[in-house]
Amino acid sequence: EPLEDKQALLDFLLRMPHSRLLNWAPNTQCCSWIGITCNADRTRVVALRLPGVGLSGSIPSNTLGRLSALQTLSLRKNRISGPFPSDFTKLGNLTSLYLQYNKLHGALPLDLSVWQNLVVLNLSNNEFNGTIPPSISNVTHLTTLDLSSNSLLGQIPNFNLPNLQFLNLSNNHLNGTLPHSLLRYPSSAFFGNNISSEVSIPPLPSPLPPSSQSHSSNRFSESALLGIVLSSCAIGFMMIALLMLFCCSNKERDRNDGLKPRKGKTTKKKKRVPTETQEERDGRITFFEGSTLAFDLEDLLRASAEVLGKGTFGTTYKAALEDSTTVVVKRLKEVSVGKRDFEQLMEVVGNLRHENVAALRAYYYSKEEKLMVYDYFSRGSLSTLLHGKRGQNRAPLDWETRLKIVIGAARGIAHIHTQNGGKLVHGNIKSSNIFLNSENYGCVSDLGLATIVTPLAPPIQRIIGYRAPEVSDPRKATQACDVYSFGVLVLELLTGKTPLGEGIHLVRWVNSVVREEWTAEVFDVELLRHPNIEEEMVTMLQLGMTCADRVPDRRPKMSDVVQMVEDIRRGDSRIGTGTYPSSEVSTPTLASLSHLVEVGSVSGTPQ
Ligand SMILES: Nc1ncnc2c1ncn2[C@@H]1O[C@H](COP(=O)(O)OP(=O)(O)OP(=O)(O)O)[C@@H](O)[C@H]1O
Repeated sequence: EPLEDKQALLDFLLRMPHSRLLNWAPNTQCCSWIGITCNADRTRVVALRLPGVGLSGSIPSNTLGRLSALQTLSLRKNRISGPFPSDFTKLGNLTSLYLQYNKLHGALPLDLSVWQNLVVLNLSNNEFNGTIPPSISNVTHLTTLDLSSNSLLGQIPNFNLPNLQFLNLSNNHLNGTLPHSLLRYPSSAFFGNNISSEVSIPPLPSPLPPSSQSHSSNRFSESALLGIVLSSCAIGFMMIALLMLFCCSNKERDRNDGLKPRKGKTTKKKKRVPTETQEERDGRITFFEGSTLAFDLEDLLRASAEVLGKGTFGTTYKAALEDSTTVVVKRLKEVSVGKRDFEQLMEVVGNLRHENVAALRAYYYSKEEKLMVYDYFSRGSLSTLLHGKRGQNRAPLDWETRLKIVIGAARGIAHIHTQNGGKLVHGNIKSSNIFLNSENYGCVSDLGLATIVTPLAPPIQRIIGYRAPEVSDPRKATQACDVYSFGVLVLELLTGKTPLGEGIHLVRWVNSVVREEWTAEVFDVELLRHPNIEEEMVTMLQLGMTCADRVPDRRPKMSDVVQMVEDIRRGDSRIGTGTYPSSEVSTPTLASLSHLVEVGSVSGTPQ
């Protein structure tokens, strides 16, 4: 690992107060620290991104300036104060510098040409004063320059940056006339300054050949009249255009402020309050320990997103962040509890760490938005793996894989049931909420939401599929309900049938097939290809049916279920020997299952 860079980072953090807990421990690899990206051979740190982590005070000298290979530096939305860190001018490889929304003041560095590779420079929403250094014209690769909402003074230098696509100098104290080279940018880029609107209009071409102009006369010649009419039209058009741009810029500002409640419409520059406001606190994402992600709401909102699906509680997106990490963002609707209860649940869920439970990395709560952020599982959910298009794109799930999924899911749910004083309920166990962890064991996601979110009017199948028959209000689901849903999941894995469709009630269907002694017909044809797994499959079927018992008290506890599935794995099929009321069989066979239904230990009656 890059030891010198690591030391520079540690020196920086040691002297820089911050509010978010960062995992920068000296005895760990710095390339896996929050906000750090190394190059491919892990010899240098190339990106440092710590937006919105509550950094305060000035950047200590001789720290970040030592990261000479740094290409991206993003410290936006902190409370960094002091003058522009002169060390940053040593970072000659920088391509992107984001320092917006801090409290930096004083002059901008005089010689900006040190950043020959800089593509993005965003210093907006600070307290910089002084003039815009003319050396900006040497930063020829710039595509984005945002110096808006500072206190910059003087005339805008006449810079002509060929690649510059986005320019924002609005809300400063700039004055003078707009240089010619900048006429191509919209007027919103200069709004809120004292820049003369007298843009120099290029001279109109003479409507007549020069010879006729020499004719002096007391009255207006035809050509002079034509000239006056054309010039008036041009000025008229220009004024209308300026007016429209002015309106657009206001609209744009309204849109940009959209997520923050506006406190009255004003065209005056908003002065930043020195202490942290409620608005700033509201705008912050809460990260949980162990998360190596570093982003803020702005990042999330501008990340390119793809809808993964609309679920019971809202819409789920896959979002690609600036640093090329991919996260999953769940946008909740209709949260039926207040901020405090919501945060309390997030704390329980976010601090739960188990290899079979998908980690909640971060959440965001405001009046308008409630977001939850998870890692992205690129292989998709169990639902996709099992029911995705059967054909060339879908590899059949063999018995080994299915067994590991059941074991993982059982362990995950059992662990959830030990949390919050043994009271935590998942509330929404189903195959679209089960993923595969790095070891290919099942990993449970989406826990706890059922208890705080009012479901979006769900299609009827969603209700009947996994939900225990005793549940009428999902917010009152119990751990026994999770056991029932787990049972349905097991039956789904064995049959390859989705409990949500095909016009069948999976539990009833399995019971009826078993009762009719057609048990072999129950199993997914993909499984029947594998030799010597019949006994394990039958034991598993028995387990699924026991968990999906109509009577809650007859369902086993999740900790017992773990024991049973692990026994199946070990080839030790002892279902029925536990303390829960189940079957009397010790070596299950297909025929023995029908006996099970007949003696009534598993409900074969409609539920
Ligand atoms: N972390 C993730 N990684 C990859 N895909 C995900 C992730 N979380 C959810 N998905 C997928 O996104 C889709 C929508 O998920 P969402 O949880 O919103 O709805 P659902 O699982 O269909 O229903 P419910 O809201 O009842 O859980 C589902 O196909 C789900 O499998």
